[in-house]
Amino acid sequence: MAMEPLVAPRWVEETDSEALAQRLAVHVADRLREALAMQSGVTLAVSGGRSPARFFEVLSEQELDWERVAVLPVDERLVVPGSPQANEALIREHLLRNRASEAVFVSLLESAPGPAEALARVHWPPVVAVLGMGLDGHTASWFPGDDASLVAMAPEGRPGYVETVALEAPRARVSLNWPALQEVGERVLLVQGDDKRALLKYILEEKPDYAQYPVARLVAEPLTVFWSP
Ligand SMILES: O=C(O)[C@H](O)[C@@H](O)[C@H](O)[C@H](O)COP(=O)(O)O
Repeated sequence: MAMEPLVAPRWVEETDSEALAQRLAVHVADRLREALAMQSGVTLAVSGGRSPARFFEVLSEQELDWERVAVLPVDERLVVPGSPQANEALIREHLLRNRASEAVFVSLLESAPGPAEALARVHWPPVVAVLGMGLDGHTASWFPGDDASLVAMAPEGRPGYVETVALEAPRARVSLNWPALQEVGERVLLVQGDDKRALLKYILEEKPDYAQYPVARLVAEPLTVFWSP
């Protein structure tokens, strides 16, 4: 598979994870506020994982018109609604609190709207999408060695969610596809630790195929990386 040339990401660095969470929360709140000044409602797309919990908490305290903000999962584990394994559980616990308890959450697990209807229920495209990355190079719920993830990462296709298969349980996932993420105002990758920085450096320098390292899909396009040790 041919790779496009890589563009260098915008790199934002802090000395520790708390400072990084604060900096990203202010950045995202600013972007949402700017968009709210021009449109009646805005959408924020967020992934799961361990990294965003503190960022979510700081963001939840930011002063903005949360009633006009929709929060949409970038990806979800297909588990029963209410399961603690869901990304939704993390978002509800850490983000939909404090001031952000006024935000509208769009669940991909409940029958409505669900993945098929979700995009039509929000102001599309999202202003920002905050994504994470695993040390195997996965991002969103795009996984190396998974054919469904290849479909999700393909440049053609309608923006929407695609069911993918993770390497670890819970294996059934759903993820925004690349045509959807490409429409997002700003793609942010939140990463911590020297091992993840080394992986990003490898991807920037060696330009591996995104089938092998799905995050290469994001790195090849405008991207803001928020990193701390
Ligand atoms: O559902 C998920 O787990 C994610 O959306 C996934 O893509 C995550 O962002 C990375 O695995 C990073 O996770 P950590 O922050 O836990 O390293």
